[in-house]
Amino acid sequence: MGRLIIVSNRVPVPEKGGIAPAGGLAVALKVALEEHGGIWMGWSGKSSGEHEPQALAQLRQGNITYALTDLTDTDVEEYYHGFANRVLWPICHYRLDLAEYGRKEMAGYFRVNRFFARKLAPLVKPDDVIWVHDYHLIPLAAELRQMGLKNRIGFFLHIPWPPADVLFTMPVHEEIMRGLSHYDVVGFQTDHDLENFAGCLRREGIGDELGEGRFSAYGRIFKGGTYAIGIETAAFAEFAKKAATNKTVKRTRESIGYRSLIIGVDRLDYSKGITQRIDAFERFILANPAQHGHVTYLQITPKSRSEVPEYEAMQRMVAEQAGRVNGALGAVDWVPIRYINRSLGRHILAGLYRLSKVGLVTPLRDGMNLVAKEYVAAQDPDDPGVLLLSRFAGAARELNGALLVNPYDVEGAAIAIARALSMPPKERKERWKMMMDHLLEHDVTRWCQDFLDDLTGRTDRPG
Ligand SMILES: O=P(O)(O)OC[C@H]1O[C@H](O[C@H]2O[C@H](CO)[C@@H](O)[C@H](O)[C@H]2O)[C@H](O)[C@@H](O)[C@@H]1O
Ligand SMILES: O=c1ccn([C@@H]2O[C@H](COP(=O)(O)OP(=O)(O)O)[C@@H](O)[C@H]2O)c(=O)[nH]1
Repeated sequence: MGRLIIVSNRVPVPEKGGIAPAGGLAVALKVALEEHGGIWMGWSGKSSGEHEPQALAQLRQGNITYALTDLTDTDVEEYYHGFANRVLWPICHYRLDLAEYGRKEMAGYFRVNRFFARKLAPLVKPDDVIWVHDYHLIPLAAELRQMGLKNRIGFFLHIPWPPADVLFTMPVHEEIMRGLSHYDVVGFQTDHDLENFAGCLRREGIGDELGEGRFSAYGRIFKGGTYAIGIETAAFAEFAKKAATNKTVKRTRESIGYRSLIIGVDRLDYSKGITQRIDAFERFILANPAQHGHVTYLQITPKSRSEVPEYEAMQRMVAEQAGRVNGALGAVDWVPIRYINRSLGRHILAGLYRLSKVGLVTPLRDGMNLVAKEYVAAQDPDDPGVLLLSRFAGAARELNGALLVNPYDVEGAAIAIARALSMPPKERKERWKMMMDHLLEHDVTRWCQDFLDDLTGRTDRPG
């Protein structure tokens, strides 16, 4: 294969000194880029006001070029906050009630994709392989094809793909489906997402399944496959072991004392089920008076997409809820919920996961959920904690050793918390080992390789 070109809305630009930002995806894709040489292109995260953005800013690190573009205020509003995060995000997370359709935002989304294509096309050589990531950039391949590019182009969706009845409530679903048909490989996180996608093709006679993971639609043939994203399991387990000496982790351990720690780590997003989770924790404490003063629930929740009204409302709601529960249940020497609104470094997170007897990962819907995988990788093999995992997270298709919960069933989740806290060591170890073995084999490097093998035709993996 020629060079690899990655395109994603956000680009993990290396910090000073060439150090890649922490994060499995950044690490795995950087390794693939280094191997083949290549370009990682995307939005700089900055606005150029109302002026047309200048030429791409290019930063070269070894044989990788990071190419970044600013967007205008209008672009950011219509493409990112508007269509990507107020239409595609809620629809793909089954929240029809939260989708806000505006003609301006839809037009802005397609316009920014055309703009990305115009910026990218001059950099592409005929044998380059292009890998596009996530819902912000679905129409990119169609735009590149329109400009005459014949390269292999793959697409990976990090979030869920909904069933036809949900997708078709979106006015431009036809353009979105047509956009996907211009890729050579369309990758999803789970078999459920792929089934939903096939169902969407069938429903309106848009396309057919040809067998062996191949689909035909809109006069094109492409592969649809599942590629569950992993983490850098072995490295993460190492950070967690070493993190015992980290100052923040040590102070947390001291402040928790004899209490059992329960941890939740999520962007402040309505898809993560944070309010239902706090309800479940409250229900658990009320139903188990012996646990009063003996459990601390640490919820780390960095703010996210705060310019989008639904996210802003959520920030107020969760803060009020945590305050109410602490006020109602706490004692002078016990705060039941420690609610943190800041982002923590992954080394610290790794240490905190390891201190926690229970990892609460209860999204209402999630493409994968890497926190679930990180929690498992961080555990002490001799005394592992228990993962409580929503059946609606992509990770639930793989992590058979977790206690699966329905996050909408608050009482059921409260009972599961009690079960996790009293689980015998033998059962904890068996469950953990099953999950860890899987995560070691299916790590992020394997995910990257599997996708690129299919995209470049190096293997003929069945879908
Ligand atoms: O870029 P933001 O708008 O600040 O949002 C952060 C990222 O959120 C989403 O993450 C998803 O990808 C994870 C890795 O595959 C997956 O585990 C998780 O379930 C998804 O929600 C989004 O898809 C990314 O594009 C965003 O950058
Ligand atoms: O304070 C924080 C909270 C989260 N994360 C990281 O953010 C990612 C969240 O990924 P996930 O798939 O769970 O959810 P997403 O936010 O992508 O929807 C994980 O790697 C976390 O370790 C982090 O570095 N600091």
